[in-house]
Amino acid sequence: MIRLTGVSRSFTSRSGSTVALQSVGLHIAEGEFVAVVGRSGCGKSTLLRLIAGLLPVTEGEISIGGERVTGARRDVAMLFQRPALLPWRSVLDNVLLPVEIFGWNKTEHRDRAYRLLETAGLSGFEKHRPHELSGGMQQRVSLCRSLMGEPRVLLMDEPFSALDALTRAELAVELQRVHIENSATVVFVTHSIDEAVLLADRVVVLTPRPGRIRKIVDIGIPRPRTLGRTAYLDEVARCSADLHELLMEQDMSTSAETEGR
Ligand SMILES: Nc1ncnc2c1ncn2[C@@H]1O[C@H](COP(=O)(O)OP(=O)(O)OP(=O)(O)O)[C@@H](O)[C@H]1O
Repeated sequence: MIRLTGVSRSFTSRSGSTVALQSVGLHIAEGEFVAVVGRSGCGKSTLLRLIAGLLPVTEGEISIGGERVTGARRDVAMLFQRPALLPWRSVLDNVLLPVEIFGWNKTEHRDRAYRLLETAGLSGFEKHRPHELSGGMQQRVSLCRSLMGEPRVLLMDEPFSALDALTRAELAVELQRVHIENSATVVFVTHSIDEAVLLADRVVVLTPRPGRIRKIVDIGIPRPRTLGRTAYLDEVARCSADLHELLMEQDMSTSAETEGR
């Protein structure tokens, strides 16, 4: 579904050149949920922006469904850390925004918008303005908007990081349901190892500067998964511990390198 072959991306500015990602090769199957973790600045957001076609690769190639990515696509939706809703529009009109932008059939999509808002637990809030909603509710509106076009690929850049722990856990459970119902392929960037273990089929661990794939960890825990007490508490703890160790190892080698300079 999504294939990255030898992908590198550098940034050049007056202060010099930064290799954000180097020789990244990755294949993500249709319907798969992949989380990307790594230290701050290791290239996670860059990776998502490259897949979204918002940024060109410096080297290598990215394809989605066999087609080379050369720019933004209608079947790929991206969700950012902040909800980015238009404050003067109602919740419903925010969700319907892509319908206007892309000139889709309004009647058909209006029903879909109502259904999505209902699934997200937002029935009764359709006429509200964004500021009348909590941060978690706003992010759910944003999720509904990104699902309007029934994307085949959903790219999420730390979408829950501005929220409190309980709302985060609640939205993560909801996202699993949306993922199963829509069978979209999801790439999810997070700083939270627990969130990655809760949501992902596989977790990609990136090394810092330059960002390379350190390891890909399979999470074989049956779904739906929840945080807290579950029948798979041991597996969840083991996967989280493995990932923690991998990230700590990275830190140790990075500081050793720095000290050696
Ligand atoms: N537009 C840009 N211009 C110059 N350098 C950039 C640009 N975007 C990213 N970088 C650099 O590329 C590297 C990777 O950045 P990126 O934002 O992808 O990291 P990240 O893993 O998402 O970080 P964080 O976890 O802190 O959000 C960093 O060193 C950053 O300084």
